[in-house]
Amino acid sequence: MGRLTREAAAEVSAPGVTPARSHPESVGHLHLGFGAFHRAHQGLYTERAMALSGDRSWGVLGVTGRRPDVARTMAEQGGAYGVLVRHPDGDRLDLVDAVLDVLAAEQEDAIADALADERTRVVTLTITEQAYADPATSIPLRRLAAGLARRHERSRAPLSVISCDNLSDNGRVLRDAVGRLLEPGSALASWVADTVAFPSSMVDRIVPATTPADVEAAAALSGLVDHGLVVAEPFSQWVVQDDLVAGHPGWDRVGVQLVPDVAGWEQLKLRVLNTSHSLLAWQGALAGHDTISSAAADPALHQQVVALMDEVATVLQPPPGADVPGYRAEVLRRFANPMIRHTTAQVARDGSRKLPERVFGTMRDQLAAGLRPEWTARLVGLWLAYLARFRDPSSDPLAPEVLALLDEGPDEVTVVRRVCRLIAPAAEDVLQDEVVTVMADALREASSNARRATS
Ligand SMILES: NC(=O)c1ccc[n+]([C@@H]2O[C@H](COP(=O)([O-])OP(=O)(O)OC[C@H]3O[C@@H](n4cnc5c(N)ncnc54)[C@H](O)[C@@H]3O)[C@@H](O)[C@H]2O)c1
Ligand SMILES: O=P(O)(O)OC[C@@H](O)[C@@H](O)[C@H](O)[C@H](O)CO
Repeated sequence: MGRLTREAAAEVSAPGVTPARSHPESVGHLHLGFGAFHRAHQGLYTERAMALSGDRSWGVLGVTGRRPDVARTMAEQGGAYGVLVRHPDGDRLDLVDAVLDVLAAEQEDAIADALADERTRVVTLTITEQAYADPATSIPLRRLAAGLARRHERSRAPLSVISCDNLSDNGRVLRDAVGRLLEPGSALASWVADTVAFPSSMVDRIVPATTPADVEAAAALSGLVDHGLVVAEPFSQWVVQDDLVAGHPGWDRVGVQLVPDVAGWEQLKLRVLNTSHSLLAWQGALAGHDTISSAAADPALHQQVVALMDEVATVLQPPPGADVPGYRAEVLRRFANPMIRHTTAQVARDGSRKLPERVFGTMRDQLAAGLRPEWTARLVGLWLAYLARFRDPSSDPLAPEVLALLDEGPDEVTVVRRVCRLIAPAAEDVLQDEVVTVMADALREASSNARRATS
């Protein structure tokens, strides 16, 4: 069987396969963090927008951070790849030729040149939440700042830089992080403040890691082997703050929502979908479920997710006109899609970065409304029970420190308080005695359930 190439991606004619149709001529869209999610989401929107408009000046230049092998694989395929869309009733394959090249992070000079090129008009990022925590040590953010400096020297052309990571207010977070890498008061810092836009964006599509079985399933449809393949659920949503100062590929014509304010969309998604996903991942793994769909089919876990969603909904500020009950029902259907093998271990990662962002805000709002956090507080205990059970140092950037606190004891209440101060130093107001007690009870209960399940 042959390998997927640019030419083959455009020519394939097979049931269930959409051939590549964008055929770009030059780069207009640069992406930092060329992982699976970008390819299944922003990459596909740009492919469709170029195919629809016929404007071939929006080709994608990817930059991969920790995976130079991805750059090599993409080069072997001329940038072409497929998105295997797993519907409950069968697979479809969308082929993409929007990507003109993929650089590895070491190619600093080429990355800065591409960011300085005035034909590059939008930059998107999927660099994971933790890459924003300390800009001074974040390679993608340093590459971005170096590229902006070169653009300032060369053309000073406007640019939109869009975070597509699951962070609330991600545009402001990114702008502030980049600002910390520039000399305060310098001409460069003023130019960035005045000319570079950092729109916030809410992204949503479940994209699990690709497996060899997925590559075989895609090959069965197209007749071609694709080592750049990514897998996705049918659902996809991208809501972008309408502040794209240097144009865009026509994303609004292919389903991207350009809105004045993304905050309500971000809150709806992070608080309803991502917290429920974390609950299914931590509880699911503790109960022996390998995948989210298997955890979602467990009646006890289903009930817990519904209870968490009920609680979150009491203090939610959704976007105007949002159908929250419909959204919740759809999220539950998406989690249950048996064709998506999203492992609980993948979704369980990085709890110390997710909880402060996604859960402490809800608890604060609950307390302000006179409501007692129950499942939101329990999530903290579940994460700790997960860490204590699997003891995987790679599952969280703070795993070593948190595991040391768990080992030190002397009791769950003390541990929970110390861990919360470590992961969310500004959340002391949330750590009221009754809330900490709920967290500690959940840790104790989940740990003893896990011990029983494995003995
Ligand atoms: N996978 C999903 O379902 C999904 C859905 C919505 C949003 N997202 C967002 O996209 C992000 C990436 O998800 P993914 O599935 O593509 O993961 P991935 O592991 O496939 O890709 C992550 C990319 O970021 C780069 N990167 C991360 N940290 C870096 C660092 N410190 N330095 C340099 N490069 C770094 C990696 O090299 C890689 O290219 C998530 O963290 C999340 O914020 C993912
Ligand atoms: O990507 P993370 O690590 O922030 O969270 C894991 C999943 O919950 C997440 O990737 C969802 O699949 C995604 O946010 C759905 O749009």
